[in-house]
Amino acid sequence: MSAPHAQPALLPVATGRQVRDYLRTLLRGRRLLLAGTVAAMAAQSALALAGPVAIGRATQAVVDHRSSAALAGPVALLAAAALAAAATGWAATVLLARLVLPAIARLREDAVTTVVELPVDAVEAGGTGDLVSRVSGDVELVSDAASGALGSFVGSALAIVSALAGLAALDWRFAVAALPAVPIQAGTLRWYLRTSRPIYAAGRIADGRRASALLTGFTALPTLRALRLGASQQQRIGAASADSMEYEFRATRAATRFFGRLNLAEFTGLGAILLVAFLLVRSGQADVGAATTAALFFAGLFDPINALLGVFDSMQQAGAGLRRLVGITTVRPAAAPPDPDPGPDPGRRPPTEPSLAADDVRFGYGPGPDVLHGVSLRVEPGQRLAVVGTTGSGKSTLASLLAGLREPGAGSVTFGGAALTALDLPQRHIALVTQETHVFAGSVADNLRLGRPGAGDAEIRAALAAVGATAWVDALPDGAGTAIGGGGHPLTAGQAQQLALARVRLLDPSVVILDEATAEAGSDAARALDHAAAALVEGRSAVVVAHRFTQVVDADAIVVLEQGRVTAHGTHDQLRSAGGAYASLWRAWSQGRPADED
Ligand SMILES: Nc1ncnc2c1ncn2[C@@H]1O[C@H](COP(=O)(O)OP(=O)(O)OP(=O)(O)O)[C@@H](O)[C@H]1O
Repeated sequence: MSAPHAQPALLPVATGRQVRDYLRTLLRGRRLLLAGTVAAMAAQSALALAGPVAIGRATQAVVDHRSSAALAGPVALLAAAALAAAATGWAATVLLARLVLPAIARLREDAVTTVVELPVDAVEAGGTGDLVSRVSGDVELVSDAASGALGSFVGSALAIVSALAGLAALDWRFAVAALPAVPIQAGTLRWYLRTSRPIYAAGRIADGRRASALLTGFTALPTLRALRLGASQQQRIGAASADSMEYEFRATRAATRFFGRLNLAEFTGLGAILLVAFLLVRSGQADVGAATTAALFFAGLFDPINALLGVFDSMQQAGAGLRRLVGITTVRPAAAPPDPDPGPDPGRRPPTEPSLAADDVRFGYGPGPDVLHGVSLRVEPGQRLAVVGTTGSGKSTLASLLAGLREPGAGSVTFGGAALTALDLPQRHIALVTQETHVFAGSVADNLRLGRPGAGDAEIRAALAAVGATAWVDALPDGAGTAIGGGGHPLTAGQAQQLALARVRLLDPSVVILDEATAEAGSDAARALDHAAAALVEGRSAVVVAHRFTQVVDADAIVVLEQGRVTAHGTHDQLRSAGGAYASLWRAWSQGRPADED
């Protein structure tokens, strides 16, 4: 057994009540469909009783030595019941699909929408693997159960009720004879639920941890290799896998014992029914036909009981999955299933005065120490604010808070007076460009249209021209139609940055935050990107985080960040003549800069 590893605080799991509330919202306005589905399934179960009744009557006819004409009635009953059962079965399947499939689609949409809107901190705290296992594995579990096991579960439950009612209708003593099986079945079920529920819930959590460990292994591969840490990560993955496997073994062991105990219940119940039937027939209180029907009714319970309890596995796993999925939506209550008519909500109105402000903002990553200690600043409409500071002073952290990607631990970030967290989709107003630009699989134009879906060719060309990318895009095999990203035509870091800037230009936010967007590039490319960034910033409010002073000197205002605190604020000339950290940074940069840099 390996040493225990610190485990991330996973995303929350919803309570039973939260899941019920969510399901109620999903089924809102579909009550009639629900009732119709249950009615069709109940009719199908009742019709299944016709088989044992017809066989009982046929048996009695043989016992009574009646002519073969006496079989006509039971045969007609069988045929009519089979036709009616087929019709109700078809109706039940169609209605169930109409009820369940849109609900599953909505669940998937809600899960994805919520995930897209989750604060970065919540995702980081829980581990990306946990999130991936929820939106893939758990969604699959719930979808599969809803489209398969759920129908089987409800159908079997109704079949059991019908068979028990049929037994009682034949002779109450048959129903009484079946009773000894019930406590064994009930006890078995209770034991199974008590034993397996925590196993499944813990098993899904262990799956999430395994996915987290695997994902960390993949994403951190270069670092792990560079530091020769592969073996310890492998050990971590091995421990997580062993944990997850152990839960599978425990679940299988519980299921095997469960079915063994059920066989005992079947043996006991059928034995008692046959004994009662024998006594009733011998004393002339029941005929052989009724006894046959009773035995068949009881034997007819085996399949639905096994099916019901068999799908309990999937239903329980789906229940655990559903609680984890609904749990995601509880991270940010505003992202819960939206009300069809939310009505006016003063807290979520778009801001009237678009100035971006941080007020006494404190922030730390997870349980670690604060990296921002009471930062306050204000970006007036149309103003360009530059943020400078040494490595690790908190510039990128501040940028992500100003963009609404992270939430301050204390203090507030507001846009037009409204807290960013209360705004609906702040990205429409505020866009962040970092040096980590992702090239999406698709054409150059597709990559740009993410900023403005439906943008025409002329708009795409204008955006490319504005960031100085026309020449190299035209030189690609299919121009803006060339496939890039995910195995497509390779791009340099500078080209990917240019596309990111062009995309944001199409998005046309009121505030743009540039976080060292040009730092990665070589000197020629850096100059091109500086121009592209300047074009993007033109006419809107901007926060520019940069080490390159070409982006700083003509800013309207500059803040200097040192160890998470704003230590100076002013224009380039003011800060330069004031000495201090800014003057040293300026001196260091101007002495080291290339001769042709302006
Ligand atoms: N995801 C993270 N988890 C934990 N700590 C982090 C994380 N990102 C940054 N930090 C820490 O927060 C502090 C501020 O980092 P930040 O990246 O904001 O500084 P920066 O001024 O942008 O640095 P640089 O110029 O090198 O990009 C540093 O001590 C850094 O180690």
